[in-house]
Amino acid sequence: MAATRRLVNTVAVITINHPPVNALSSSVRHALVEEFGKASKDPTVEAIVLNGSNGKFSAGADIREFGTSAIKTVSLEDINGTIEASQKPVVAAIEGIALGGGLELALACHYRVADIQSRVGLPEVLIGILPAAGGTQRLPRLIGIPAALDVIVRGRHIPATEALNLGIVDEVVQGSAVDAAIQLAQKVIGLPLNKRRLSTLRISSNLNMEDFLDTTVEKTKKQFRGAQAPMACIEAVRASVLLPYHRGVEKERQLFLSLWATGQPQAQQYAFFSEREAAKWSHPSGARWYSEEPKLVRTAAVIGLGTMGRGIVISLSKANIPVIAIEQDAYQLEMGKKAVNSLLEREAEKLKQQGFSPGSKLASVHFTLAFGELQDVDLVIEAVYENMELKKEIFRKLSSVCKSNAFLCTNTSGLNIDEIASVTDRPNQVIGTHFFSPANIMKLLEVVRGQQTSLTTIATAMNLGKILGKVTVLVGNCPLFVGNRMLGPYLEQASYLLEEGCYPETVDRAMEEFGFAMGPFRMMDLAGLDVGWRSRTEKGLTGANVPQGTPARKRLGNRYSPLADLLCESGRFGQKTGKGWYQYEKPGGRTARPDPWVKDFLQKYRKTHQIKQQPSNQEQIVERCVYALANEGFRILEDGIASCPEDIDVIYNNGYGWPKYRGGPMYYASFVGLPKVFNTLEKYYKANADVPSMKPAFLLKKLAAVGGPPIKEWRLQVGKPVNKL
Ligand SMILES: CC(C)(COP(=O)(O)OP(=O)(O)OC[C@H]1O[C@@H](n2cnc3c(N)ncnc32)[C@H](O)[C@@H]1OP(=O)(O)O)[C@@H](O)C(=O)NCCC(=O)NCCSC(=O)CC(=O)CCCCCCCCCCCCC(=O)O
Ligand SMILES: NC(=O)C1=CN([C@@H]2O[C@H](COP(=O)(O)OP(=O)(O)OC[C@H]3O[C@@H](n4cnc5c(N)ncnc54)[C@H](O)[C@@H]3O)[C@@H](O)[C@H]2O)C=CC1
Repeated sequence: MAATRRLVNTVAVITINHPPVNALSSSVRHALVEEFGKASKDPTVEAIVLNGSNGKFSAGADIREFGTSAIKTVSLEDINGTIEASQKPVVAAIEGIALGGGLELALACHYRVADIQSRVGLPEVLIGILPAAGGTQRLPRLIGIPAALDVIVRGRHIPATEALNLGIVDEVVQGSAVDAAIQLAQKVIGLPLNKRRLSTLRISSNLNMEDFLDTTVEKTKKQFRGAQAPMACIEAVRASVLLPYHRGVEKERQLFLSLWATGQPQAQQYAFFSEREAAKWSHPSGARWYSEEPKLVRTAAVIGLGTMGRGIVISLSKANIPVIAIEQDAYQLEMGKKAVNSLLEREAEKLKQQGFSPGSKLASVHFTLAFGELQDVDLVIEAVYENMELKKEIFRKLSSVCKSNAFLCTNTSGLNIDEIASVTDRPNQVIGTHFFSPANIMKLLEVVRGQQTSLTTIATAMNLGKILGKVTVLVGNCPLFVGNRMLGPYLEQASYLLEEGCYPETVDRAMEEFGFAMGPFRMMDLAGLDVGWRSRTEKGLTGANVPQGTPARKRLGNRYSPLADLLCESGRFGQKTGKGWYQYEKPGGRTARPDPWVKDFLQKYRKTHQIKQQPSNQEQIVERCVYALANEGFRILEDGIASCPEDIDVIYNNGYGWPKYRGGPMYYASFVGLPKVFNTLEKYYKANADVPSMKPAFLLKKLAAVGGPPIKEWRLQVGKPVNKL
């Protein structure tokens, strides 16, 4: 039964019953109509309580119904209208979650009681749409325009106590929200309901409202570059100020349909389900997520408290896992300790504001120099410098001090997991846990399995990712894994574009207008140009080990751009030195300004090497960079390093600032059309045979040859994720 009804004295309790999250599917909506109809007509019923089964009110509309005929059957907004118009008081008992259509349903009720652990929100914007069951019209009438805009445009989940302060709910309780709702319902029987019907309220507007909305539009445009849903949300809220309720609802629906026509909701909903699919990992042996039990991680250690280690410690502490944090000397330990403690204080403050005692949520962190103290930890994450010899030294030590069943993880951004594992007494318990910077904020965790990594180790690392609140993707072991490996050809193209006449700001602008959070040159400046330089020097691509007589712009017969090396040789390492592809206000500064030095340097470079200037336009810049990225994604699939294109997209959406409304590089390639991507790459490669990264991948060629089937069908061509490298 999609909804059930029981009677408690004179209160009918209607319960939505659609596991796992009580999404408001067509069958639920039909059942709600039926149960409300019966309760309204039943003379023994004087009030109604609405709740959800299994401690969850509702996660909103059933997202899988969008794009199908099911969404067009009985409308949620009509149900909301019926509930609001009811002559009998209706109280929503919110447990767990009331999100999207779930909260819209609750807003149609006359009262709302929430349990203290619950969260409410209108997160539709995160899946490319807007609340379209009256939410953009009722919420502003309840809490005012600025607060409603904040809730709707950001789509965040609001803890119950904050919802109470905002006025979204009427009561927050520690015990059963259903019991409290029944009590409230009994108390309000017979009281007038007019003021409780949100659609009838007037928005207290002042003369500046239009200005305020216009300013919000400008701010939002900048913040959510290219995303249509946040803008539509603002326009719907504007309608709540300008129009009577019913016309506002019409506008809401129109905006929904226009959004749908942009294709962005489909991309974002693909991204939503791909994230959930990524958790359902598979292994070449045939094992899957449900066949392996993860081990419990009760305590953990982090080695190295630099940029990454600090964030990893915070993530563990926030997940209530006590941490031992280790550094190499007293000075580094003190620096790390100060940084971690200051981040922990910020977290504690946030928790206090949400009404929690920080002690109940943040686990302790113990700082030490002594590896001997690691003998009892369940799992260690190493985050020392990116140097194979140092990592091996650390893993040898860990192998000798940690208990035999402890898991040993490395945060390397691309070194060989098997080589690191080989120095330990337990290569089966070694795994890559590649966090992204800042590790306490970024959602992505790339889990890298080695040849010998056991299924239990994989299950434990994947489960740890979930506990830390990360979007976790399992990948195979190859140089740079998935995300960073794909960056190679992308950055290579960005560099060639400069050689051919573009400037860093032109390329960055094109990529940022495409939707990337940051263009390639701003990204390199942020990460530090020295990191790549060191790696290229170690590989003999630059520096003293380059064989005599090697042409400046060739390596091993292929095209090579030495631009980044030349910058580093001038001491320009990016933000950290105040100079890189851009200039900054000071070392460590964040505001990138085009640098006349770079312009002059590029002009001289082009002259020296007699490079014909043919600056690409925005479309060409995007095509070259993005197709190069996707092409490497196809190779990664061929090599068995990623299990499916969806995993690659999840990595790019959550770790590399790819615009979610474009689904991810593989989804985008599919959206553009694989034959087009193939032909463009083929044409480029034919003209530039010394750029092998642009040679269309075999898998792309194969899929393009059959017309570019939908992304769901690529798996058939890809096969099992067996590492073929
Ligand atoms: C709820 C969560 C916070 C739970 O998180 P967690 O516990 O971590 O579990 P998950 O793994 O995330 O989820 C478990 C399981 O549930 C699935 N799921 C979750 N939410 C939904 C959902 N809303 N619908 C369907 N399925 C859902 C999830 O995929 C998992 O299953 P699995 O994939 O099989 O493993 C978290 O899940 C979460 O945040 N969920 C999303 C919440 C959300 O975004 N809610 C908003 C939904 S949209 C909405 O409510 C819209 C409305 O406001 C009303 C719409 C009315 C529209 C009417 C317009 C009419 C126009 C018609 C024309 C349409 C165009 C056309 O078709 O042509
Ligand atoms: N910085 C980034 O954006 C990312 C880095 N990584 C990887 O994470 C790892 C760490 O990188 P960062 O934090 O950036 O480096 P970092 O240079 O900021 O920090 C490294 C820390 O390790 C400590 N350390 C060195 N030797 C040690 C030893 N013997 N014992 C204990 N501590 C020791 C150092 O004192 C330093 O504090 C590297 O493998 C890197 O490739 C991964 C993802 C992103």
